Amino acid sequence: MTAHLTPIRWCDDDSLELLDQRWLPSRRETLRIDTAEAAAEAITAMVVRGAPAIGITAAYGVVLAARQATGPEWPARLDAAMTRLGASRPTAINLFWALERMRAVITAHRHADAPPVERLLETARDIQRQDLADCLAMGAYGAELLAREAPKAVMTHCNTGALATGGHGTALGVIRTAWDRGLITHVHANETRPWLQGARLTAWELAEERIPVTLAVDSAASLLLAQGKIGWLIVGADRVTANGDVANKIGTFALAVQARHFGVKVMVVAPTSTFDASLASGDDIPIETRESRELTHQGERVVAPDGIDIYNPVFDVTPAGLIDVIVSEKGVIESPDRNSLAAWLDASDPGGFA
Ligand SMILES: CSC[C@H]1O[C@H](OP(=O)(O)O)[C@H](O)[C@@H]1O
Repeated sequence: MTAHLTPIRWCDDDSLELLDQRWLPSRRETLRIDTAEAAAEAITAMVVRGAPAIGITAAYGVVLAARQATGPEWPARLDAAMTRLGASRPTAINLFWALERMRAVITAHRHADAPPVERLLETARDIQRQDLADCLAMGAYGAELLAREAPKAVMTHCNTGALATGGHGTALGVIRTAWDRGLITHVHANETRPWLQGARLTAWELAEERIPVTLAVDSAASLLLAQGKIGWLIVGADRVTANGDVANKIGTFALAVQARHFGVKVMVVAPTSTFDASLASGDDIPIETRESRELTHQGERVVAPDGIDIYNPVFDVTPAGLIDVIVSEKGVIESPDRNSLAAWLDASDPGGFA
């Protein structure tokens, strides 16, 4: 059962163990780290990835820094660690949301002789536990939408499962819950080039649980959507802006255009820790580009000419008008381009909508 698998485990020796997702599905290897620097490097290298999982890892990274910060300079050392963690990847707002949660604890204890290590650890654990609870709640909300129609196949993109969260998953969490309730018949997973989160991670999570899944190349998605057998495109998010625009894995925008063209509904599933009220629209979301080698090589095999110009953005932005519903742990918002997301969130939500 991978639903409650989590790629992140705080160990009794005060180190952090990460399931190294670079080697799945062929090898299940873990990486044990004990510094904030190593946590930042693991996020950048995609040892751990997925918006919520990135936030959880960064939170524990602050705890690792706190355990080693001594003397009156400890606040400055933790500030430096949070700056380093915040520079690990730019698009998923969950990273910055989690760091703000940790910063609030540090600020409250700033005049103490030593960092509040136990409070920081409890906050990181709470972020991890709460994400699992959020994913289970979103699974139920999303499944209720699917229950309104006869069971059909669904399509998903990238990996939004237990490997990307505190467990169960966001979009894949809706798919898991819907499958358990007999509300979907099949899952179509796009391989999601170039990092292959769909092929290597989503197909693996679903196959492990014997949820019927068919893997296809990304460019087969339009043919599948045209065939009328898919009821919903269900995806995650890395950042949702005030007007409902959504940053997600590269290819999501094209899939949403195709889905709208073929009458397939689009569901975005994201906890409110993925919402960024500070940005008016998706135009302002920083889009990560990654190294050329992700396109020019498949392992050690060279698949493109040496020295060729490479464009490798790993996210794109889907306008709110192409999204039928956004599902968060606080409920479902229909037609996000016309209905303000602000109504969902109370002012107590740091980084959320005030
Ligand atoms: C619930 S994961 C959200 C999001 O994160 C993934 O990106 P990456 O694998 O590069 O971290 C993908 O965009 C998922 O939809």
